[in-house]
Amino acid sequence: MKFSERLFEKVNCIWEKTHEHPFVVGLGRGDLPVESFIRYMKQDYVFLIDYSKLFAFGTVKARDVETMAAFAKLLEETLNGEMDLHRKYAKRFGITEQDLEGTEPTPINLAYTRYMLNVAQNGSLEELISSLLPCMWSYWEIGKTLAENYQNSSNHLLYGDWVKMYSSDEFGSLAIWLIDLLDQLTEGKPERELAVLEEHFLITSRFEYMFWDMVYEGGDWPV
Ligand SMILES: Cc1ncc(CN)c(N)n1
Repeated sequence: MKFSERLFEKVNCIWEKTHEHPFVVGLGRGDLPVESFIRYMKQDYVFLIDYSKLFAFGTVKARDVETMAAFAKLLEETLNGEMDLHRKYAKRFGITEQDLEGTEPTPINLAYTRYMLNVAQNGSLEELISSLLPCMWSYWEIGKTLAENYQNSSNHLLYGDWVKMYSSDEFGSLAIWLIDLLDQLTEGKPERELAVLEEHFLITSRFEYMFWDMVYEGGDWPV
């Protein structure tokens, strides 16, 4: 069994729960309240600022030029492709780029990005990939599922660009590249090391679920 298959099995129940989350279902049906989407978009924008730095760490930790270039491409795609989706939505809703960038991250958002940045600074390349992978892989799964389940939804249009981006072959190919790289890097590794990677993958999969919950419920600093 490939290591990525083992990881998928480990978190499948969490990811299944994500597919049923009312925020995600609302995105697909198109009936998610706009205020919830705006809260998500602002939180996600500052999330992605930190997330993109993980790819810069990937370039630093890569062991060959080809892998360095691939991480540099992921950094570029995040800053100028994925975050452009947020900027376009923000414009539609009359939110400026300064507002987006100045968003104060909620406790869950901060805990999630700090967790990954800590791994990026102190862990191996394998640990870095294991901790950032649920972010890309689970979004691709969500995108594909929504595109399939709600293709005929008449209300879908408002969030259609979101679904289109995360279900796209371009986004999927980036996720597949990372999955394959992790499979290559973990071949023949001892169980003791694999268990550490699995733990990162599990923790950040849980954070992914908590992020959806946070933007749906509006979890913010209590004082
Ligand atoms: C919280 C979160 N997780 C994942 C993704 C997809 N890169 C995202 N935009 N935001």
